[in-house]
Amino acid sequence: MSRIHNIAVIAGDGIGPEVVPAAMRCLDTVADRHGFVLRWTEYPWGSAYYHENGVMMPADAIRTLAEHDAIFLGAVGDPDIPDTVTLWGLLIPIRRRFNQYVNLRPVRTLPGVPSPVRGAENVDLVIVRENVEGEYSEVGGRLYRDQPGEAAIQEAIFTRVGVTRIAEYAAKLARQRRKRVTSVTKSNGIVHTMPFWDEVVAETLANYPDVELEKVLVDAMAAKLVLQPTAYDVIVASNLFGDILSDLAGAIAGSIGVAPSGNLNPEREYPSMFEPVHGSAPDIAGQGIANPIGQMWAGAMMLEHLGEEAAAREVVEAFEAVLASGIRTPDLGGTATTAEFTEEVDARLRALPRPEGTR
Ligand SMILES: NC(=O)C1=CN([C@@H]2O[C@H](COP(=O)(O)OP(=O)(O)OC[C@H]3O[C@@H](n4cnc5c(N)ncnc54)[C@H](O)[C@@H]3O)[C@@H](O)[C@H]2O)C=CC1
Ligand SMILES: CC(=O)C(=O)O
Ligand SMILES: [K+]
Ligand SMILES: [Mn+2]
Repeated sequence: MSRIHNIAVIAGDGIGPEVVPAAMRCLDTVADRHGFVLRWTEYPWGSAYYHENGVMMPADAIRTLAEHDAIFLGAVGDPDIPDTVTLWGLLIPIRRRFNQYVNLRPVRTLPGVPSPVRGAENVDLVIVRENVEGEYSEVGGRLYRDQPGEAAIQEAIFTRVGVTRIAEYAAKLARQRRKRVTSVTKSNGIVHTMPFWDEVVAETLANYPDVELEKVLVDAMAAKLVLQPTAYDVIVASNLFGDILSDLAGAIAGSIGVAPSGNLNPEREYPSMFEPVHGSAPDIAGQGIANPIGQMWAGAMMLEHLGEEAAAREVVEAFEAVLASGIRTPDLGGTATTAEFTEEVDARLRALPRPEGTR
């Protein structure tokens, strides 16, 4: 009997339905090679579903998703629907209901991909973004709507539990890497929450004396990441700062189209969700030119999470080999379409010798 992993697929909007099937194809190839089955169940949720049903996903969606071992997401976001509806109707509720409090976002220089930044040849860092609280909060509101005195209030919520567990995750990850954690803060301007973040991070890291902790203000961090991206190992940041810095770091590696992410529930009480860092990219949707690497790499992270490390490694090595051969999508300066790039990756995977112990 083969091992079976039950995966919920939400391709979503824009380029999601272009890059998700591309990644699924390569993941199926490695699954077959390694003698396991990815049992995909595709859910047609997102903006098209919203246009028909007035909701991004049905009321029992969370219960449905809970039955799966993992969730494979493309992106949500539609120029005709407010982002508050699309993101808060699908992406953010999934992250929160499944307590996916870690958003893990590795960034590495890829073979043959020039960085737009000089001296960025050996970038290898991971952003550990807090994913369920912080600045992305429902607490707040609008006053005096459409009146001259109109006002908006938005609260940021930081809890001791929330900051402690993200700092712990970062420290443990750093132990497996270069033993450095950079905590991104803004405690000079944000007077309550960020000093609290600093305190709790420092207290937590005190339990990891072998891990070096550095604290950097987010404005300086934006500049340092551009000037010296190779200096960083594990970067831990709040929801907002981690979101911004991960697009920046992705671009330093060549394109945000290559950046993957895992929305992790480390306790495995609920399914984790894997998606590229990028959004639905409406400016290029429908052209067949989206870079599928972010989605493929997110798929490799999902395989790793499911215990299929050897298969995960093969996916990453395959797209790296294709990049090294000079084939790239337009965001990386190439001319390959999504389909052409995917075909090359899949062909490489098919050409690999059978792993030992499989037929
Ligand atoms: N997790 C998610 O589902 C996310 C959803 N969004 C949503 O996506 C929509 C578009 O957001 P934007 O701010 O434009 O960000 P975006 O990430 O969709 O696109 C930013 C730029 O990067 C390019 N790009 C992104 N992915 C690419 C790929 N795979 N290959 C080549 N080029 C790529 C786009 O063409 C665009 O020029 C919005 O509705 C936003 O709210 C944004 C980020 C994450
Ligand atoms: C929503 C968004 O931009 C992100 O999760 O990265
Ligand atoms: K995404
Ligand atoms: Mn983002």
